[in-house]
Amino acid sequence: MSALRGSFNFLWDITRPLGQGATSMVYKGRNKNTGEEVAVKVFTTAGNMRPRDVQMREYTVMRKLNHSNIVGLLGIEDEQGTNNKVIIMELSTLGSLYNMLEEPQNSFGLEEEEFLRVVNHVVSGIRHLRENGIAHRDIKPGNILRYKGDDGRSIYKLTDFGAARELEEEEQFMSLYGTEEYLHPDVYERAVLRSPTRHKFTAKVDLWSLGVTFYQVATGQLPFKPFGGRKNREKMFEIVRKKESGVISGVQKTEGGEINWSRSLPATCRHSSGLKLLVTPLLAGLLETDPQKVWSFDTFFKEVDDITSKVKINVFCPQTWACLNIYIDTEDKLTQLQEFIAMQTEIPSNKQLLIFDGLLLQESVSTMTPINQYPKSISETNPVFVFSSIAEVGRFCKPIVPEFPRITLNMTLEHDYPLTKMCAALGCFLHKEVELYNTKQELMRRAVYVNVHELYHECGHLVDYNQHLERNFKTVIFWKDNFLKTVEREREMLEFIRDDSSELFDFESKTKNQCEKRENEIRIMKDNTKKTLDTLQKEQLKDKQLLKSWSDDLGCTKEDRCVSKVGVILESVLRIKNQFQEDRKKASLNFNEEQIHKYDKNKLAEMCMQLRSLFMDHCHSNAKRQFEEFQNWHRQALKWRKTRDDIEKDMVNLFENMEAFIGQLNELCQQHDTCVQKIIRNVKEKSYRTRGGHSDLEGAQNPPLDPKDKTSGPQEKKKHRHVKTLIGSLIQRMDESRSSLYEVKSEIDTTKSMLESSILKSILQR
Ligand SMILES: Nc1ncnc2c1ncn2[C@@H]1O[C@H](COP(=O)(O)OP(=O)(O)OP(=O)(O)O)[C@@H](O)[C@H]1O
Repeated sequence: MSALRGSFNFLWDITRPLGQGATSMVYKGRNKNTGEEVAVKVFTTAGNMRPRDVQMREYTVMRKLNHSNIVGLLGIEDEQGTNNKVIIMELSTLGSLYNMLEEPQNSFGLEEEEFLRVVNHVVSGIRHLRENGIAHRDIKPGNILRYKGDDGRSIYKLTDFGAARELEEEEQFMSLYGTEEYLHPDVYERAVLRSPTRHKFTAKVDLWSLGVTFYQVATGQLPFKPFGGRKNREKMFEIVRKKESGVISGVQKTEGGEINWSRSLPATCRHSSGLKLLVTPLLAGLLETDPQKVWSFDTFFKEVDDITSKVKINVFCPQTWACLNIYIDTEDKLTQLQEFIAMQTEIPSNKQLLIFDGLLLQESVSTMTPINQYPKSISETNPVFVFSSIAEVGRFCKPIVPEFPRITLNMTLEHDYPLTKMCAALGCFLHKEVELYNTKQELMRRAVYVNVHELYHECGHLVDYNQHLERNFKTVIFWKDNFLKTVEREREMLEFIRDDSSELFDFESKTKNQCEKRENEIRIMKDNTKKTLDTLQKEQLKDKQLLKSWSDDLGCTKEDRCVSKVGVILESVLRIKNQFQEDRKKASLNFNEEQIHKYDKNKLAEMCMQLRSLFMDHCHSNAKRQFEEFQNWHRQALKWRKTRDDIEKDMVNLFENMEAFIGQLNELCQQHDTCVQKIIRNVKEKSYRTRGGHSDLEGAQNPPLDPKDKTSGPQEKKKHRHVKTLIGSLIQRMDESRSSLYEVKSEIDTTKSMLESSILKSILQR
């Protein structure tokens, strides 16, 4: 009989099925007219024996649906020769999610990004089903197919609508469909245990199946497992029935043993703690059986939208040796980001130092920048680094690596394959772990550089502030000197025209004393600050001591090629696994095959040991040493940061003291002005009185004197003229020295505002 079968428009080859279900075989086929590759679902006798309305339902449902996350229907045709209906669908060359989970690299679940893609796509498909009032009733990884998108990323689509029917959310049904492990407890009780129950079911049973599916995609394991598996049905029912709200898995590890309940995902699930925080409540909500607490589809869609709309910010914390993925709302700001970091690192927000691209994160974003406007260059390899200002934060934890199975040499072809499969799964797990260890060790090196870079950058700021402060100080002192000179000069001048100058003398000596005292205090502060700054500048900016005290040779290096080494061993493990899969299909092995099988098994045991040793004795111990050295190094870094902060505080203090000095000088200037004005007024009055009512000062300001003035004799006139000239030049010189004082003052104001803005900016960023 030919291997080619056909319908009006399609041909298919029945020798190599793509898959097999309870009611059908699915083959790869082609459109006779266009050559397009398709999948052809051909029903087996069991499938064709189903009532006609049940058979028709699959076609009706598929015809109704049209969505990028639902396998597209290309036609329903009659098979030539048998006239049986066949369903022609979009072909998936990548298989189902079930096939994916069977691959050793996915034995502990899909990677974070892929997992989220599955959730996103499957939920979009389910939403389309709900919009069309359809319940799937057989959701499981085997019914989710994988396609390759134009951009190379996977697209997941729901398939197999053999159990699907039109059903509103609360509408009830009695018929039994589905696959044991994914059945809602009520359906399980009726379908598997065949207990007569009064329960009727609604479309919401799909939510439970989704919960089981998502748990399996995240961990590679089914959530509810009785000892002995599928056949231990009573126990399985007990587990799903007894499960409390919030519990997401229940496993019985030994015969008749206790059930291990868990409210969290297992440690072998490689997702970040950030994602686990979101996924755990989602699973708990889906796996809810209490009718009062069961979610509606709307709640479920809302919860998923909430997760999938979040932005991921990659953060690396060297002190806890953790790569964090912070999932955060797009409109959230820095404060929320810091709270999430605090939750996952136990470093309180006010103790966090966030550095990105070698500078404070706050230099790239403001506190009000929404997360979706954060630099797009933040990634796994270029994360935000978080350091704590407290030295002791985390310990280096023992890795969670499942033990390799014990390999014994007695020959059972039946058991050897699952054994190698487990070894391959663990090998893949270790491969990923070694990759992660290498990435983290590289990030530790980067952490040192970004920390130092940021510190040196900050020290550079201090050097700038210091220059401003020095300039400011000089100007203030210049002003002070000028002021004191003015005071002295004016006192001398006024002494000349006035006999009693004790008031001015007292003012001058008081001012001198106050100014000198203040100047000395500020100078000492300034010199001390400068001294510490010079040490910081010399030891760090010049000699780069902190940088030199770190060695990049710590930890696994590129030359060690750890990832490649594990990869090479893993290749051999996978080859043996494939060989054992072939051996298992044979009834028995011939002598040579048996020898090779034995040799491979020995080799497998050896390779498992090598893998473990490479990881534990090399990567793990290297990473641990590097981590410990980092902690020591970081203590040094914190010391220098403290020195920097202290200098900054001193500078702010110095700045405030200079401010106070300027204030004091202003005050003294005013006092002096008042005093001088008072004396001049007295002199004027005295002179006025002596000249019978005419002020000399007025004359000095508005020369010349009236030559026709006959009120005084020539001697008198000569004296008056002399006094007038003197007072005139005195006022002019006083004005000159004041205007130079004002120039100095305005320079002080400029430097002051420059200083204020730079110091304030730096303090605010902290
Ligand atoms: N469009 C497709 N492209 C590639 N492979 C497919 C396609 N549709 C189905 N398959 C493969 O065929 C298998 C069986 O298909 P399907 O689940 O539709 O059959 P079924 O008889 O309804 O199975 P079930 O036992 O789940 O009721 C799938 O698990 C998958 O591996």
